[in-house]
Parts: sequence; structure tokens; C-alpha cells
Amino acid sequence: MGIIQCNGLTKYYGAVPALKGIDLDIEPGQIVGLLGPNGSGKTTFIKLANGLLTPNGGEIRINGNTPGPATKSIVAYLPDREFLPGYMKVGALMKYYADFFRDFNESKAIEMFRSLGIQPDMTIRSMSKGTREKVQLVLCMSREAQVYLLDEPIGGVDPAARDYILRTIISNYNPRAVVMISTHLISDVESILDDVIFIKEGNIVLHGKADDIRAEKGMSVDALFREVFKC
Ligand SMILES: Nc1ncnc2c1ncn2[C@@H]1O[C@H](COP(=O)(O)OP(=O)(O)OP(=O)(O)O)[C@@H](O)[C@H]1O
Repeated sequence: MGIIQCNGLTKYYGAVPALKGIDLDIEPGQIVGLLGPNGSGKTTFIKLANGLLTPNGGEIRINGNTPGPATKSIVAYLPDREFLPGYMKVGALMKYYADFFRDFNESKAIEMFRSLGIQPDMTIRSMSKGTREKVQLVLCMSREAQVYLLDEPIGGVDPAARDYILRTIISNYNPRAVVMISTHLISDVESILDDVIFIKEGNIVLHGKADDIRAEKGMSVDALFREVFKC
């Protein structure tokens, strides 16, 4: 059974449809790209998977459970916005995460912060936007979770840091876990994706292995994305 499953998953905001009956079955042990242009429904899907929104129709299950307390303990979520309090220092945030999440691996966080040049006594508000994003990502990836849901993890960081972050994602996730990365920066993430989902106007228009897609279509996932989503 897949670790993320949904059947007929539907979400409306008032009269606006955001997801129009999505069926998915995602096996653990892979990095999945949730790829679509602005407004296609990526954030809505990730919020439903976290229980921050409830569906209007259909269902989503994480490890067999409806999103709630049981799934929150196995899901590490990186929202697409900043959420860390400005007054907090990196060291205090690590302690806070260690208290809050039983699966938080502090030594992993310390090592990642060290290699990114982020000191424990740095305050969130003193950092640049990209550095704040790195802090959020490090805290999220330092959990030994079964599901990582990363909403636009590389949007605000420079290309050199993107590479480091993508390497960090690959090297820090457990092979029985699943990492879902929502982004429209396809060329940056393509090399680490096992599985690819194209989402368009609330529908899944393609779901397959990145290697199979490249072989069948004779082009990169990035080139295919540009063709499918041409304006
Ligand atoms: N709170 C809301 N109220 C009304 N409509 C919303 C709300 N949030 C999202 N929508 C609409 O739902 C659709 C899907 O939005 P969503 O944020 O899931 O897209 P996205 O693919 O994450 O986009 P982006 O790449 O720009 O973050 C869009 O049409 C959007 O305008």
C-alpha cells in the first residue's frame, strides 16, 4: 500500500475549484516532484496532506490514516512561507524542535547548520530571506520522518545553496521515506527526482518515473514541462 494515497480528492475555495478529484498512490523510497505552474493546486494538495485543509470530496490518507495527530508525528512539513519567530536563535530553535518532535536528530541539524555557515547564536530576524529559508529546511530535514512534504523548498535561495540543499535532501532522507517537493523550478530539481507528477488546473495530467518519461518523450522533464504548460 502506498504511503500517500488519495481517491477523488477534491477541494474548493468557495466556488473556486483548486483540486478536481485527484487519484494518487505513492510508494515510499522515492523523491517525488509535484510540478505545476502558479495556481495549479500544489500548495492545496500539501495542505490537505497535512490536515491544514479538509477536502470537499474524496479522501487522502498518509500511511493509511486521515491527516491528524497520528500522521503529524510521521510527516515533516516545510510550508511555502516563513513561520519561525524573528526573536529566536538557531540554537534555541533546535532545542524547541528536539522537545517537540521525538524524531528530531539534533546532531544532523548541527552538522547541516555548520556546513551552511549558520551559527547557533544567530537570530532569525538578523538573517537574509534565503538564510531564513535554509534554517526552516534544515529543521525540517533533521527529522527522521517517513513523509517529507516540501512546498517550494528552493525558491528563495541562490543557485549554489540550491545544490547544497538538494544534496542535503538526498543524503538525509531514509530510504523507506518519501519526499515530495512542490516546485516550478524543474531544471534545478530534475536530477534528484525519481517520480514526477504534473498538476494542471487541479488535475493530475501526468504521473510516472522521471527516467521513463525522459526515455518515452525523448526530452528532459524540464523541456516536457515547458511544452505541457506553454502559455
Ligand atoms: N485561500 C484561498 N481562497 C481562494 N482561492 C484560493 C485560496 N488558496 C488558493 N486558492 C486558489 O486555488 C487554486 C490553487 O492554488 P494553490 O495555492 O494550491 O496553487 P499552487 O500550485 O500552490 O500555486 P503557486 O505555485 O503559485 O504557489 C488557485 O486558483 C488559487 O487562486
